[in-house]
Amino acid sequence: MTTPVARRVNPIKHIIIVCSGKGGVGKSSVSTQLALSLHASSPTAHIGLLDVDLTGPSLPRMLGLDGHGIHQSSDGWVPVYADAHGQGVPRLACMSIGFLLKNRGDSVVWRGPKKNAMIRQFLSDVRWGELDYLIIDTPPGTSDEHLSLLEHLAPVHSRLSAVIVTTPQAVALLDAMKCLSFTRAVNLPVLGIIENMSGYVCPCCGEVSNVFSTGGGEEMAKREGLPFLGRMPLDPELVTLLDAAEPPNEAGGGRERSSDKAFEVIEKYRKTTSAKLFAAIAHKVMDTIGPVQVAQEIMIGDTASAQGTS
Ligand SMILES: Nc1ncnc2c1ncn2[C@@H]1O[C@H](COP(=O)(O)OP(=O)(O)OP(=O)(O)O)[C@@H](O)[C@H]1O
Ligand code: SF4
Repeated sequence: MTTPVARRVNPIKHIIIVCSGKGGVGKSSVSTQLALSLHASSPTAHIGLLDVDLTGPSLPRMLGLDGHGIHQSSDGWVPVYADAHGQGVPRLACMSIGFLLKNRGDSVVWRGPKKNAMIRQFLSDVRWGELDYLIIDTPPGTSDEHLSLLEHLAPVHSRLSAVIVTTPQAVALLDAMKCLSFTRAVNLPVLGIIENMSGYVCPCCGEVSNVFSTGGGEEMAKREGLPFLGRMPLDPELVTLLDAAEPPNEAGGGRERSSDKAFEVIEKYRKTTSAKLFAAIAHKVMDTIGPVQVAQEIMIGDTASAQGTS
């Protein structure tokens, strides 16, 4: 029998779960950049971006989609399109709990079962259509959200894989190892490691300098026999672009639709140093993803050992 989740995700070619062991290492910005880079480098690709960081959704802000709400059609939730105001068919769809909150500053304090129900609803009710890539941004660590995703997706989708984001520092690498051990415990294939905040882009000349330690993510990839997808420096231009949203509406007023802002993010991102560097990562992902298959059955039943890694 085809389940509601299977019906929605079967037309999706590849699902990439972006995770990290530690918070604040740039998982959401990597998810956003992966979506923007695939959108730019593959002009016919349809891309979806799903935010399951339920307690700290940041994709609407990063994509310039703050203020948008969800439209309920007779066939389910219509995602918000970041390129809706461009020419041609929109191909960059986003869904986040942020679109369901009354005000951006509202918080979500839920226990596991409610989070699980929300994730199931995202997977079964969102009208993604035929996507080439669905990129899923997750909370840090290995939490209820990760287990829910795998519980719903693994039985019905065979082209499911993960990307691990870390910074070069030892403490982040230690947590990235825990994240890797989670993926191994549940047999989730890992496409590779991205080392974020590695070096610094000079705001004057765009030169990348290694002012802090670098290379930790690459060493980890080598040691663990995983592809190293690349390193992304700290880029002030990227922060200005992705963190440029207005502060939450404290007055509790209505949700203002932010017109062409998302399209502006897409256009401006293409000109950044980060975009040029991330294009190589996106190509590696596209090259690697072809042969990725789930070698063994993903083991959700073994949640005790999986959770024990977090
Ligand atoms: N390469 C980078 N250059 C400059 N700023 C960056 C870079 N990567 C991330 N940032 C900034 O660092 C902050 C944290 O990044 P982000 O929200 O992507 O991290 P996260 O790992 O998803 O965080 P959380 O643990 O809260 O989910 C954001 O303000 C983001 O814009
Ligand atoms: S990278 Fe170049 S422009 Fe930037 S601070 Fe150094 S010397 Fe100056």
